[in-house]
Amino acid sequence: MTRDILIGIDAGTSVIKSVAFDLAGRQIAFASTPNSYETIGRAGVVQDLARTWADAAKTLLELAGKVENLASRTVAVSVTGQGDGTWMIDKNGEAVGKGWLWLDARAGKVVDNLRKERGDLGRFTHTGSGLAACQQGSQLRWMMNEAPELYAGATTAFHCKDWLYFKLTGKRATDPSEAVFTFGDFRTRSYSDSVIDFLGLEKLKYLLPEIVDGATTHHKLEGEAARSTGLLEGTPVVLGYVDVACTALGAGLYEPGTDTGCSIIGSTGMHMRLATSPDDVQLNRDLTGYTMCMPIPGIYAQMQSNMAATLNIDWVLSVAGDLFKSVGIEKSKTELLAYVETWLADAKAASVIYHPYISDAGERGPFVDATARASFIGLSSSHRFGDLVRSVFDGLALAARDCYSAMGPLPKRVRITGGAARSASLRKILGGALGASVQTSEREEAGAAGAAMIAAVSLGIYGSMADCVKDWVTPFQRQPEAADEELSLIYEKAFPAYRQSRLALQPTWHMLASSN
Ligand SMILES: Nc1ncnc2c1ncn2[C@@H]1O[C@H](COP(=O)(O)OP(=O)(O)OP(=O)(O)O)[C@@H](O)[C@H]1O
Ligand SMILES: OC[C@@H](O)[C@@H](O)CO
Repeated sequence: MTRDILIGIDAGTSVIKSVAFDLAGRQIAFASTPNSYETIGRAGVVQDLARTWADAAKTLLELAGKVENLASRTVAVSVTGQGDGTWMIDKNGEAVGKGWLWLDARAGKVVDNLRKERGDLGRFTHTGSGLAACQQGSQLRWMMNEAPELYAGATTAFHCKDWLYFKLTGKRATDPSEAVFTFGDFRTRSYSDSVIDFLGLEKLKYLLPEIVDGATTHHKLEGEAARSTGLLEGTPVVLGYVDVACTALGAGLYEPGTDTGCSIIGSTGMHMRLATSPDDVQLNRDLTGYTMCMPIPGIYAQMQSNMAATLNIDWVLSVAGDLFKSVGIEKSKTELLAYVETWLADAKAASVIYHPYISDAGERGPFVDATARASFIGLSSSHRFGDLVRSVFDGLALAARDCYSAMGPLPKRVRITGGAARSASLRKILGGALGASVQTSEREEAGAAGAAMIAAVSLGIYGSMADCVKDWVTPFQRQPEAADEELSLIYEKAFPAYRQSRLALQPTWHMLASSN
């Protein structure tokens, strides 16, 4: 049997999926299952480890039902997943408690305090990444201060994809992107003792697994995992990089020599620029954002993330949904989404300013403030619901501009993915707010594709990532949509008001947080 398939697993926050590709990058089949997680009190967000593995295995089994002879045709499986968070296991490989997600906000205060310390600048110089409550370093520090019993018995702390890699191969490892932006130095691509010391985690260093670079190394699928997934024992398994790095690859961030940004407008907003050497990484004065090693020598993705992106759209839709419900009309989210274009039709651009900080975890980019909250500014009696919806879309686009502005000049072209990239209105508004052309891809599963691309290079199917991109990315790009000049002028004028008001509101958020 010819081996002619690569499988990418993407264990996301909303969906867990397995995708089969042929060796030239065409998607052959797809299997998915919704993800679920639980909240604890106001700030905790956790997920069951065993269930996550069972769900991932189930999608692989389902994939086998869709592709003839999948097991014997599979060259390799590569795994990526939601980033940040803390997923711990004991010496027998059993889960210790539940996995903390990137949405968990319990470490907010710890982060506030660490960010005030002088040493944070040194930490930032190494990691290139701002501290936020999402991250494993902040979360472990919180546990150390507040509830050390949570890691009693733990021998390894993983991120989501590392846990799945462990279940597939038995190997305890993490990848260069997450290891380095949390605990390391982006120049050396390894752990940094001074970063770990600054976080106060010297005593927990034993929890950090070996860094394994999937771009050059793989391990073999174990017998038990083979039985639960239907794949063949010994199949090469590749540890992908964190989901956003894989999505960046699959969506087309890696095109050196062009002025191309990449934005994911999914649950979270991620805005990225390519850095083609360590010296090309632009560290900002607010000590925020991420610097992520890419699976290409010397290459980095710089990112600024606004915590909540489509979650703001969902919120404004839920306001409408609740109103309908109160008069006895049930509307699903999909049904409500279908009204969006109608609501937007009569609304004017930037007539109300909306700050999209709807998450209970506040904001993480381009500024970090766990108390940040959303607001509408400039309402008058003539504004209607459509204006609120429009301002939410405007707010997402201005937040993207805020993020890109913290990483140098705005890019000329932005490649976008994520749920909201499906909206023609959102694309137009975003292009206007960035003064950039917007390009989408026919590829629906950029994250799983990016993971599979790492495997394609790791297993020598391509000599370099640049060659892989020529087959896996370029042919799938749609025509760029040029920025609307009139809109660009409107947003150019509105952006200073957006920024100035979010700066002015900061003391108000703090007051609200302390009185609640
Ligand atoms: N046509 C649309 N217009 C506006 N918003 C949309 C549209 N389609 C999807 N969205 C937004 O995208 C959200 C999620 O879509 P989807 O589940 O495809 O997201 P995703 O980006 O894959 O998610 P995640 O980032 O959580 O992995 C929806 O809840 C909605 O807010
Ligand atoms: O904090 C990391 C997170 O935003 C992504 O990896 C979502 O999946």
